[in-house]
Amino acid sequence: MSPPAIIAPSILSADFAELGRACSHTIGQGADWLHVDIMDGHFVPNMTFGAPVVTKIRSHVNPPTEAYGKGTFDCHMMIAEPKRWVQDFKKAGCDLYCFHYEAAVNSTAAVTPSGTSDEKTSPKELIRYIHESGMQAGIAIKPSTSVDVLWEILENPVKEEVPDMVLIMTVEPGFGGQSFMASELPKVTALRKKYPELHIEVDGGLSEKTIDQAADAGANVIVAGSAVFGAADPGEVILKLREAVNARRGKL
Ligand SMILES: O=C(CO)[C@H](O)[C@H](O)COP(=O)(O)O
Ligand SMILES: [Fe+2]
Repeated sequence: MSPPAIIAPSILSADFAELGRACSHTIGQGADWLHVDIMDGHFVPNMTFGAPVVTKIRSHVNPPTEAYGKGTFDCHMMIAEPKRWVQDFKKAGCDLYCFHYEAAVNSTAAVTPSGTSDEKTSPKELIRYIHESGMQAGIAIKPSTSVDVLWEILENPVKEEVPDMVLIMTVEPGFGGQSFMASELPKVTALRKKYPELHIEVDGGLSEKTIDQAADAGANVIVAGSAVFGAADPGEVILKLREAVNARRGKL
């Protein structure tokens, strides 16, 4: 049976001037995790915030008491240099560090303002490094990336180098409020067929209108930004998303 539903509101759609309170409020309304979108203006054409802000919001939300527990900070790293920020985000209170496959394989060792550079790292080395730093590791793919790049990574017999979660983007990364791309769901179906117990996250355009398709495909970690933060009753939306996923467990 696939793992139970995990609802992870994307705080990209929260009021940034009230971020700490918005985060604790959302957890109080029934969210399991918080999905924290980190954008650097290079990997994606938009910027959000970095580790100092994550440190601040962590002080408003109790850390999880177990792996994947309530209050998990699921940091979606839409950044060109994923290895460089691992230690900073661990210190800031990130629990699950989810990097993009495309960034890891294309990391260009760019010179940074501090003069350091990101080493070119294979996805499996980066996963090991994230685990050694004490976080869960996730790997994300954009719509233009084939799911086939993931098989070798998931089939690795070395446990420390295998991701705890795969994130299938159902929009082009960079902005909230975009339309759901159902064309990405065959990736989820293929992953669920081979890995019944894997955490499979979908991100982008999820709402009460699109959740049934994502749940049928086998996604269990549901990111929803505008659908939750734009709702009159966010708690009700969280509940409906969770029920839709859990109703399909065991039928997949
Ligand atoms: O990673 C993201 C964008 O790159 C966001 O997590 C995602 O778009 C969530 O927002 P919404 O639910 O409004 O689509
Ligand atoms: Fe995201």
